[in-house]
Order: sequence, then C-alpha cells, then structure tokens
Amino acid sequence: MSRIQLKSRAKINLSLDVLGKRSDGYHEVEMIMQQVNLYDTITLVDRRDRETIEIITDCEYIPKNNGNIAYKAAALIKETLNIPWGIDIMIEKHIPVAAGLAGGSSNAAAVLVGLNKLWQLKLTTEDLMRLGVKIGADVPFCIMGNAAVAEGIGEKLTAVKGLENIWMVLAKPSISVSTAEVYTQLDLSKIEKRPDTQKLLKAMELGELYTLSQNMVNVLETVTEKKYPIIRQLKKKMIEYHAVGSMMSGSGPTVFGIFKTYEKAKAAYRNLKIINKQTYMVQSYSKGNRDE
Ligand SMILES: C[C@@](CO)(OP(=O)(O)O)[C@H](O)COP(=O)(O)OP(=O)(O)OC[C@H]1O[C@@H](n2ccc(N)nc2=O)[C@H](O)[C@@H]1O
Ligand SMILES: Nc1ncnc2c1ncn2[C@@H]1O[C@H](COP(=O)(O)OP(=O)(O)O)[C@@H](O)[C@H]1O
Repeated sequence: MSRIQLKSRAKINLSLDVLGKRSDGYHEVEMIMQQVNLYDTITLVDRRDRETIEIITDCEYIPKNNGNIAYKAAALIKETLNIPWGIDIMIEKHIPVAAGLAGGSSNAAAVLVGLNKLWQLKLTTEDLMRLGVKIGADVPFCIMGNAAVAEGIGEKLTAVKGLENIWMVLAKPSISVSTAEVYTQLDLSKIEKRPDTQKLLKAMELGELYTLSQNMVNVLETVTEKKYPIIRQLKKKMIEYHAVGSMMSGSGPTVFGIFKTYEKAKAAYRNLKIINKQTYMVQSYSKGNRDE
C-alpha cells in the first residue's frame, strides 16, 4: 500500500461545562461530543525516497509547514517510533477553520490513524489517543469518533449512544475565534447556567430530541457571545426557522441548529445561507469506522 485516503470529520459539542482550571493552564471540562458528516479528505502518500513531511492543500487559511497540526501528528509518529520515511499529506478542506468544529484536531487524528495503517505500525486505538492528546485536547475524541462524554481536558472519553442521522444546520459567522483566548477570558465564578450531562445523555439514549435540544448548555458561550453578538442573532434565526434547539459549538463561533426533519433543515439552510456565507447542512454521524 502506498497511499490511503481518510474522511476527517468535524464535531459539535452538544454540551460544554468547565469545572476548573489546572496548574498547567488547561481547564477541566465535561462535554458531550458528537461527530457530524461534514469532513475534510486527507490523502497520505508514502514517500520512502526522502524523510520529509509535505503538506499539500489549496486552503489558504491553514499553514503549509510544521505549524500545520497534521504535520505535527506525522512528526510525532516519526519521532516516537523512529521512522525515517517521508510522507505527503494532502488536505482537501471543507470544515471551516477556527470554527469550534475541531477541523485541525480531526486532520491530526486522521493522520495518526492513517499512518498507523500505511506504515503497519500496529498501534492500538488507545496508543493513538495517548499520542493524540500531545497535539491537542480534542484529538483523542476525533480518533475515537461517533459520540462521547469527554472529561479531563477532553481526553478522558466514554463512548455514548450518539444521534443517528439527525439533520442539523451549521452557521459559521465570518469571525475567527482563538480557543486559548476564550478559555482565558472565562470567569469560572460567574457561570450561572451549567449543563445537566446525565439528563442530556438520557435524552440521547431515548432519542428525545426535544428534551436534548432544550437543555443544551455551553458555558463558553458567555465569553464568545458577549464579544460577538452575531452568535446570539444566528441562534435566534435558527429557532425562527424552526430548529428544536440551537447553540454555539466549542469555543465558537459556529452556531448549530437541530431539526426534526430534512425539510425544516433545508428551509433553514436556504434562508441562513443568504445572510451567512459559511452555512452547511449536515447530519450527525454515529456509526461505522472513521476511514470508511
Ligand atoms: C473548546 C473545545 C471543545 O471541544 O473545542 P474547539 O472550540 O477548539 O473546537 C476544546 O476544549 C478545545 O480543544 P483543542 O482545540 O484541541 O485545544 P488545544 O489545541 O489542546 O488547546 C488550545 C488552548 O485552549 C485552552 N484549553 C484547551 C482545552 C482545555 N480543556 N482547556 C484549555 O484551557 C488552552 O489554553 C490551550 O492552550
Ligand atoms: N490542518 C489544519 N486544519 C485547520 N486548522 C489548522 C490546521 N493546522 C493548523 N491549523 C490552525 O489551527 C487553528 C485552529 O483551527 P481549527 O482546528 O479549525 O479550529 P477549532 O479548534 O476552533 O475547531 C487555526 O488558527 C488554524 O490556522
């Protein structure tokens, strides 16, 4: 095998709670993560004629050097296992960048999973997840896929029954948000509303979309929404267009809406696309292997 192609899926946070700050600057979280079928395509080409890692992409918003998180993933594998071979990493970007959708983390996860196969390294999923967290807090979830409760800094994962093929609309306003800044600006003493994770999980388990949608809470909204009123406006629009619930994903700024039917999602998508260019209609993804 000289090349492999993988789907690198985005995630949304159905809930996000921050429990405390650690001495290394990271925050303890409790969040429900769900993959969606908006994905980048990652193609890895084995290059044994040289040692270097090359990033090939037509996306102007991501680095093409060692600043690219996909590059970091390949470098970590090469360094950890002392591998002399080179690799071409082609990234076809569809997930908006710096959006709260873990596009970068998902690319890194795909590279770890892909290189394990391409170079027949025989690392277990747990091995890959342990490597992944060294690159980013969301990378282990992107390796595991589907839906999970994430604790610790996001790396302690428990698989849960995810939402299957639920229609959603994602709207990314044309602003970029720094995850580090959002966490830094969060005042833990001022959080008024926190998610009830158990209640949300029960709703997911029973397929009670209304209960789930009405009880979603993301404590990082307090920071990002205050700075960018467009987030509140997009949430309001989602509800006006008949979403059963709407919330910001991760550190933002992407807002997602959950819909009961394809038709309702489609109508909302059409209307939102007029006022917000980066609008996507997606389905939740909760089955199968990440590279199928
Ligand atoms: C907020 C979330 C929710 O899923 O997602 P995004 O909005 O980035 O998609 C994650 O917690 C983001 O995970 P990820 O984007 O992988 O974070 P990293 O690259 O490891 O960290 C970027 C910065 O965010 C802060 N950070 C991140 C995770 C965490 N649990 N506590 C933190 O304080 C740290 O300041 C860190 O330097
Ligand atoms: N392969 C990559 N895909 C996306 N962003 C990347 C990548 N490599 C590096 N980055 C940088 O990482 C930052 C966060 O990107 P991203 O992972 O899309 O955001 P988020 O964590 O909010 O979902 C951006 O500033 C981007 O330039």
